[in-house]
Amino acid sequence: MAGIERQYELVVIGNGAAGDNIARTLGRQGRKVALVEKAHLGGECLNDGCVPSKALIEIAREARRHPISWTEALARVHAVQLLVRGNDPGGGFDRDGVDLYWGEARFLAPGRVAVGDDVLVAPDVVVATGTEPGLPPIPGLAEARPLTNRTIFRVAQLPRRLAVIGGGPIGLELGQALHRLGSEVTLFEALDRIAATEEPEVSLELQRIFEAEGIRVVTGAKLARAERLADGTVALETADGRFVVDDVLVAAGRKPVIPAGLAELGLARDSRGFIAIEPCGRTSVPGTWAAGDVTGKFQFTHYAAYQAHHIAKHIAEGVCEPIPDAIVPWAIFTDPEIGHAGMTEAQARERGLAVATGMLAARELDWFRTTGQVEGFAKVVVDAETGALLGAHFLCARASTLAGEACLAIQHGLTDRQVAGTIHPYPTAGELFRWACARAVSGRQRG
Ligand SMILES: Cc1cc2nc3c(=O)[nH]c(=O)nc-3n(C[C@H](O)[C@H](O)[C@H](O)COP(=O)(O)OP(=O)(O)OC[C@H]3O[C@@H](n4cnc5c(N)ncnc54)[C@H](O)[C@@H]3O)c2cc1C
Ligand SMILES: NC(=O)c1ccc[n+]([C@@H]2O[C@H](COP(=O)([O-])OP(=O)(O)OC[C@H]3O[C@@H](n4cnc5c(N)ncnc54)[C@H](O)[C@@H]3O)[C@@H](O)[C@H]2O)c1
Repeated sequence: MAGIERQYELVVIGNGAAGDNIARTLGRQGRKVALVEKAHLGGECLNDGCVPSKALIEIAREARRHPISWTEALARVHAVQLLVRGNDPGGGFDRDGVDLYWGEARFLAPGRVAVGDDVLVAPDVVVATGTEPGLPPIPGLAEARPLTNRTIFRVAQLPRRLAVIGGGPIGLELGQALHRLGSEVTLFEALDRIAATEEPEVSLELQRIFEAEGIRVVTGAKLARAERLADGTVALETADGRFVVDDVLVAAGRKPVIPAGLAELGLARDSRGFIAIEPCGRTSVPGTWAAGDVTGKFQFTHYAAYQAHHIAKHIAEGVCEPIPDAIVPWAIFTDPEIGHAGMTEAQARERGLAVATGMLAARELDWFRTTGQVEGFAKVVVDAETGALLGAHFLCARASTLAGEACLAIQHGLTDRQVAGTIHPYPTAGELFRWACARAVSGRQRG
């Protein structure tokens, strides 16, 4: 059907961290901008990701001191989402000069996007459509209707016995939180360690902590088959035997969401199916950019926003410059947390660098002792000759905040000696970074 044609300077598809940033930036500059969203404002992070998961983690921490029912936990999670969402159902887009269209965008041609009966026409279109949970190819798994991050915050009952497939950020964060709220959790990770993006010491210590808490961790897991049985339970066949659980939560990676019609326009994709972009953010389709998780780079809200900030600038100025390289830190909000900035020791060695490290246990410092959060450690990775910081890795309370400080130091070329010589307030978690750097300095002096 021929739709009503509407002319814009920019059309943005998707209102996650990436699309929101680009649409508002250009709208506030007075450009004529349309934003299309098919499901909800705020994307995965606000609706099914960061916000509900971090709220649940806090509630689960509290549940260790006094029991909290699943119903109460969910009500509190949803209240937090409301608070973060704010009370403007239109997301304040009119104030930012952005026309919001509800519906699923599909491409008719480069620069022509249909949504319902409308056809939006613009010289620049940004695809910021994010990802959805991927299902690993385990026979019977899809038919067993497993839970994902899209459904777990809505189930009426907490599964008594829960299998979590995947020992990455989602499986670790939700697995521990759901265990603390009362599920008997078995976590299956296909690789030989959980948190495989981290230092091996972090993976091993976190597994020890999980197991001490009562979470069963199966690494090197080979899930051969899943079946939802007549009584509603799920049977999982593995190399280690058969597990029967009440439900399964899949947290085994994401797959990109590509708008209809775009593949037919010759969209280039990478080997995993994510949209391939030039260093400036442009796709292979004329006038079409892509930003955020759908580009398959770092799948974090803060990275989506960083990428979006630069792409908005490129569109505004009509340029195609590389998005500057930056250290991308991250945190995994287990208890204790994981904080990650820069290279791991193995990555630094793979680059042929001469590497020294400094390690310090949290229990050696007063802030961790006085707050009773003595588990974990910091490990810094430095250039053996110059002491330049290459990476910093934390498994401890406040690791998420420590990763930010470490990122600042690495990005701006500081050395272990400079960090060690910087006064930090006493007693704080921040001292862990300082004194781990001091350990690296003395290690290098000893040779
Ligand atoms: C459980 C979980 C916990 C997480 N925790 C963290 C965390 O603590 N910290 C962190 O940094 N990151 C976290 N993340 C990752 C974070 O959510 C993503 O990196 C972020 O949401 C990416 O933003 P985006 O804009 O690229 O895409 P998304 O947030 O996925 O937004 C894409 C939007 O596009 C819309 N859309 C898709 N197709 C169309 C179409 N054809 N037409 C119209 N609209 C469309 C979707 O409805 C969606 O609203 C978490 C993710 C999950 C799943
Ligand atoms: N704190 C945070 O910032 C945060 C929290 C949650 C999610 N996220 C983002 O969301 C993305 C997706 O998270 P995720 O945890 O789903 O994915 P992931 O890809 O990071 O981890 C998935 C894990 O599942 C394992 N796996 C895959 N197939 C398996 C199988 N058949 N059996 C057992 N294990 C299997 C993989 O080996 C991997 O360790 C992350 O990469 C991250 O960027 C971030």
